[in-house]
Amino acid sequence: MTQYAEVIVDVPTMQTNTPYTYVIPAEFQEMLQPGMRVVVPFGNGGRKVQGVVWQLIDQVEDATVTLKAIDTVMDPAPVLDAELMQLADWLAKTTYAFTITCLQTMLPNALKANYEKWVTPTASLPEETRQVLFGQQDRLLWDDDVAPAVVKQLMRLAKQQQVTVSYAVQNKGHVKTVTMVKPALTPAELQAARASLRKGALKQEQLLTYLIDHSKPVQQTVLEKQLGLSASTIKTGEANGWLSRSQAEVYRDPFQSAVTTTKALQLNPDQQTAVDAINQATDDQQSTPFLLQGVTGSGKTEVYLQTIANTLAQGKQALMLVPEISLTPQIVGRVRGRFGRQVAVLHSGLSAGERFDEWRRISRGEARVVVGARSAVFAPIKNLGVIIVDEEHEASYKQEDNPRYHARDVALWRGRYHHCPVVLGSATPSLESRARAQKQRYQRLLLPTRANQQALPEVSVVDMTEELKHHKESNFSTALMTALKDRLERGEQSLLMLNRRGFSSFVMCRDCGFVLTCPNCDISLTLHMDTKTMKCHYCGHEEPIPHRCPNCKSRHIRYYGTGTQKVEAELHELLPEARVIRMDVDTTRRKGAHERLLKQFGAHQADILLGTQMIAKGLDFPDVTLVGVLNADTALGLPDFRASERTFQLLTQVSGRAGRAKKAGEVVIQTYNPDHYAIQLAKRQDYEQFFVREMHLRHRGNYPPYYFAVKLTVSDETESVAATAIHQIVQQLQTTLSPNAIMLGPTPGAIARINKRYYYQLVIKYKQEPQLQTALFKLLSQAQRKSRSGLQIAIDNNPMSFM
Ligand SMILES: Nc1ncnc2c1ncn2[C@@H]1O[C@H](COP(=O)(O)OP(=O)(O)OP(=O)(O)O)[C@@H](O)[C@H]1O
Ligand SMILES: [Zn+2]
Ligand SMILES: [Zn+2]
Repeated sequence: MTQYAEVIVDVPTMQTNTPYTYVIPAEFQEMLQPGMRVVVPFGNGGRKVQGVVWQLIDQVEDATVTLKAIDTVMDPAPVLDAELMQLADWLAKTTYAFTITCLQTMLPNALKANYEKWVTPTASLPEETRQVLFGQQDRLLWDDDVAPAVVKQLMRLAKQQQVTVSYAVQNKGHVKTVTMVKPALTPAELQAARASLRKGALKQEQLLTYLIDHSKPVQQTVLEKQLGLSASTIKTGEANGWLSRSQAEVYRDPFQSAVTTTKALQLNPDQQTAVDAINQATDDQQSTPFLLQGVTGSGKTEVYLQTIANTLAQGKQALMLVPEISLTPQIVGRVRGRFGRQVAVLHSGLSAGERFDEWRRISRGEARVVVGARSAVFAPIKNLGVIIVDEEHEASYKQEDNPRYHARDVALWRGRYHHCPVVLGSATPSLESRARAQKQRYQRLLLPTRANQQALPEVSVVDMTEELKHHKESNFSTALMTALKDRLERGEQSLLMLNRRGFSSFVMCRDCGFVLTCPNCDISLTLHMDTKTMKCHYCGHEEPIPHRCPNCKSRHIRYYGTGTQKVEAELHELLPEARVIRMDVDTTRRKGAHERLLKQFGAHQADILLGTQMIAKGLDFPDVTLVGVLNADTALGLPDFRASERTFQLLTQVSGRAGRAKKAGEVVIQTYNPDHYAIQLAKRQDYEQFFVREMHLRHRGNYPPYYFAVKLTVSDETESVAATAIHQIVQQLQTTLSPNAIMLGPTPGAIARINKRYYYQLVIKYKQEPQLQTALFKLLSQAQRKSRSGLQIAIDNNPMSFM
């Protein structure tokens, strides 16, 4: 008899990765399983906290200690299965996060804070029990106040499927329901009612006739439409006892827009080789990681789709990760076009309710293909046959908050757990992945040419320093303008990208040089024309655009930096006949806006799509024959060891949008660093050469992938407290680390003050430091004890940048 449960508790101020042991009350002993959430008393006050059952145990080491008992159980069945529990453990250890944080990251929001849990009887529930439990109600709220004996009963009934449990976000009408209508009398009784109607009660007569002929429940709105009835006629019917109404749960469909059904394409030989290798691994249950390195437009998506089809044919499920899915509606459309309703989509644009619906469809095995952004890597899939990470080099796969995990690493972990292949796909793989393929840790699959044998686009580089010597300041070089005009005449389309990284619009006084900065952070405020405000991107501070300099009262204020709006304005001036769609954070804030703009562009409602990085990836428009990059190098100057890699990837990706169908493509890259190797090699679209070159530099500078890195950040409202803390950490680590470890810093953070807190950081580069993990966990728990004073510490393992 298991009598004890180890519970990971959720206590924000006193986090620990060690589970606490609780006594399982008799009524829960048969039911309780790991992965269920429970409410337990915690600390001396016996305050109620939530927790997750980690493990059931038969004995405790010290039987003399009196243990507290679990108060109540929150779930009829585990919300996390054994795999995800094991994954949380691994995640906590490798990302220096708390296990509870990892567990919570895996759950949909609907299962977190503000939700309600409702129990509904099913048809198989005996009438007697229904009466006792539900009385006149058609559902029951299951909260922490329900008596343990009843909880026990509910759990048993749920297991036998005599009741169903659903979760609802409070006040958000979470589980979507529709009203159903069905006859409450026999056809004979209804006929009698019809006979006794007063003359002229036509609507009621119609309703009765319908009820006589249809015994099955029908959705009220459908019935109203079909018979042309009003809601009040149906109400009357209910009041007369002819019919009964009930609520039925429906799934929301976040993708109402129709998708075109597609069939598998005839693969070219390179695609076939790739598909064969991956399918073989699925069939043999081999957890081989593949690096699918295929140039832009080489048909990687078709490879993914056919390996997914094979997985489904094997009776298994598939997971496909894409970067920030709401940004790539085209990809989602292609997967749904092939697999239809079997596809579940998880991304940040969904409401909590939509997301929860999809999560349940996956968990019940109703959805067999899961497509989603970063956090979809935790989808509760039971039987994985293949995992795909599209655009595996994308930085958005790394979460910048606790737990600071990389979805690619989690995907590889799950591949090992499920014994299934993981496919990392990209035209420009991350250096890490390409290096692992070099060492044979990943199997490399190559798609060296475009699927339709079309050549990669011709790229020219324009030196903007030279350009500005010859004519007045403009965002457009002569070469780019000529190319744009040419496309307009030919009725072809163009993409224009403005690189926003490491770059923002700000205002400066021409007379005294004053720059408007955030009162809370050490950073200048960004100009937003749509709201006519200056905003801080770090703390959210917002104020009106100044018309006079706050410093010298001059009216000569200059608006610096080229925002997309400014470029759009110049474009209208230079090419008044061109129809332009602008795509940036401002125009895509509303739900569905992104998809709508792309659809408009795809339908030729515009000649030019002008946007930020969000237009660089994944788009496949056949009539785009020109890509212009307005400023290739704004990110090159950043003190970031990945600056060149990011620039190369971005330029190669965006260039790849040109000439994907029958017509040849052309690319114009404007830059102030025409000779930089990242730009020159992007011009040649020579990834392999870039890899060799960049690896050499990384080797010389002791950077990843040659070295591992971990970044520590401390912050406090008092600058000296943060500074003292980081110096103490350095001293403490110096005694633990070997002389081979390299410490960068401590230095103030790249932005030294954010939201009134001062930041200091330290980066450790190392090859082998067996003591490091323990030392860092020790730092964390020390900081935990001090956290009451406000000092915070964050540890980022394998950080994306050192800034
Ligand atoms: N075997 C094939 N036969 C004919 N057309 C194909 C084949 N495979 C892919 N295509 C077509 O080639 C185009 C490019 O394919 P896809 O978008 O999958 O490339 P990709 O490798 O994902 O590119 P990117 O990395 O640039 O996003 C698509 O329009 C696709 O329909
Ligand atoms: Zn701020
Ligand atoms: Zn001034």
